[in-house]
Amino acid sequence: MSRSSRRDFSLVEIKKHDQPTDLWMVLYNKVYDVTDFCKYHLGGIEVLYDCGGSDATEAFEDVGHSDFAVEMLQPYLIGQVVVDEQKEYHKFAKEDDSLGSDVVESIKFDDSKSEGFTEYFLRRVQESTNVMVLSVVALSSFVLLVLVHLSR
Ligand code: HEM
Repeated sequence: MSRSSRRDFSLVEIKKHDQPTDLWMVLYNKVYDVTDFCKYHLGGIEVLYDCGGSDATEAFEDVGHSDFAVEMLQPYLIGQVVVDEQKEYHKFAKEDDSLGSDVVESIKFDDSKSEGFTEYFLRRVQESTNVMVLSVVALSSFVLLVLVHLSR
């Protein structure tokens, strides 16, 4: 949706869009029409259906989504919650007091800091490689221990 056609929506209006064929959700006071996105969600369709028409910020944060996930959202942005009904999100207050008064939006949606697809892909490959190397080391140590034990 183009920037100019974005609108402000009341929570009552957003709530009406809670069906799989017409699914909106609120994240950090922004409204997303995720109807077409659901089938691509790596965390499954059902969790998104459960959040239809509501503020899914807390659930989204709880999963610890990557910057790539935040980037994925951008094409589905259709507007924002009307200013009077907007919330303030102080997510990092408990974990890091220095960020306590910051609104999450300013942290999560800073485009200059978000990870591109290539960085995301390389990071995921590196993470899987690390797990593989650790597994091989653990398995080799185990086999070595068994061999030492048998040779006694
Ligand atoms: C519509 C906005 C959303 C987008 C664009 C999105 C995107 C993603 C992406 C890209 C991943 C892969 C992991 C990552 O890169 O972070 C993921 C995983 C996941 N998402 Fe979402 N997500 C959204 C909303 C939600 C919501 C509202 C929930 C919970 C109610 C949720 C639950 C999960 C779960 C459980 C996983 C799997 C985590 C894992 O396997 O480690 N997602 N999502």
